[in-house]
Amino acid sequence: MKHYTSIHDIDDINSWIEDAKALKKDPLKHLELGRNKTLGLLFFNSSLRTRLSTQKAALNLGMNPIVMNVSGDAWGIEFGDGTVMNGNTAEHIKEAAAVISQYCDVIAVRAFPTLTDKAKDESEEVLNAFKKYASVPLVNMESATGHPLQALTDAITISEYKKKDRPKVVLSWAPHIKALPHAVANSFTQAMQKMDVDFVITNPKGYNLSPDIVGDTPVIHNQEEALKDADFVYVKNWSSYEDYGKVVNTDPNWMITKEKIGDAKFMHCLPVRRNVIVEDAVLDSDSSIVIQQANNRTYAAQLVLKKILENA
Ligand SMILES: NCCC[C@H](NC(=O)CCC(=O)O)C(=O)O
Ligand SMILES: NC(=O)OP(=O)(O)O
Repeated sequence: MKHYTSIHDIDDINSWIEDAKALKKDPLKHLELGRNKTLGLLFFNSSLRTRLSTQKAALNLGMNPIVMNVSGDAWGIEFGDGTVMNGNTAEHIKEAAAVISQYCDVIAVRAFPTLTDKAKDESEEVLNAFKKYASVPLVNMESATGHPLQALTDAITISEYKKKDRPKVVLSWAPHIKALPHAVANSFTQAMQKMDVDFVITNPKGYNLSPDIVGDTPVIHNQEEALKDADFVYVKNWSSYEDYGKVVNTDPNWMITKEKIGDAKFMHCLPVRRNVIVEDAVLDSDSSIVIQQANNRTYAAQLVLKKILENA
């Protein structure tokens, strides 16, 4: 594997899950693999888990991570081809990516969508520009349309906590005051479609994810019906895809409560807004596995970096 930019870069999800569990048992086993290799982490947006767990993963492989907050700290980067750069951007991605490639053996990028320009977001302008102009492997740390490190984490976590061969997994939309990206929900959906699970999505009308992502997965607009007999409830807000980037529903009845969760496990990528997305009683109970889920971010990232280093 050269790059890890989408969940489709996983050839066999079950073998990846087993490999990640092995790394979790013995995280320092491959400390020599990354010796004298540099991982550059570039953040266009905020992060807690991705920023720390990906550095931790690199350190576990003996790599040297270097981090930059691109927005704010670096020169404004121009992505347009042939642009007359007499505006706010001082440096073109062609130079920026080529220069960073000389300092780093692997580059990891976080770049959220605009949520105003669907075509631009779906073209993955920032991620694909790094892929095109960098000369080293690229890792997606959440792009406009996908968060494959999170989805691999989620697959590992479900595998660890499942009590039956084919658990029922529900992806439930939840309310939020802001317009949020589709990336987490998209990649989670794609990961569940690759796993042996009974997977359904529940969201209000007007909130269906891209048909290209949903495919044959059932979408149920009645949350109560969808949650019936669930083993895992994966909760996430996303803005409307149809009315692109808009908040068209803030109905608090979509919040996950103790009553709704029943015997299921509660999952969320974090950060999560308490008593908006999910009530305290769920997060503060044994139903919630969000902390254990976040721990698996390290081993998902470590597996991805290991595969890239082995291929280099
Ligand atoms: N990386 C995990 C989620 C990141 C982002 N959440 C957020 O922006 C939450 C912001 C807030 O709650 O104000 C998202 O939904 O894609
Ligand atoms: N889940 C996740 O990606 O968290 P951060 O945004 O804090 O990195």
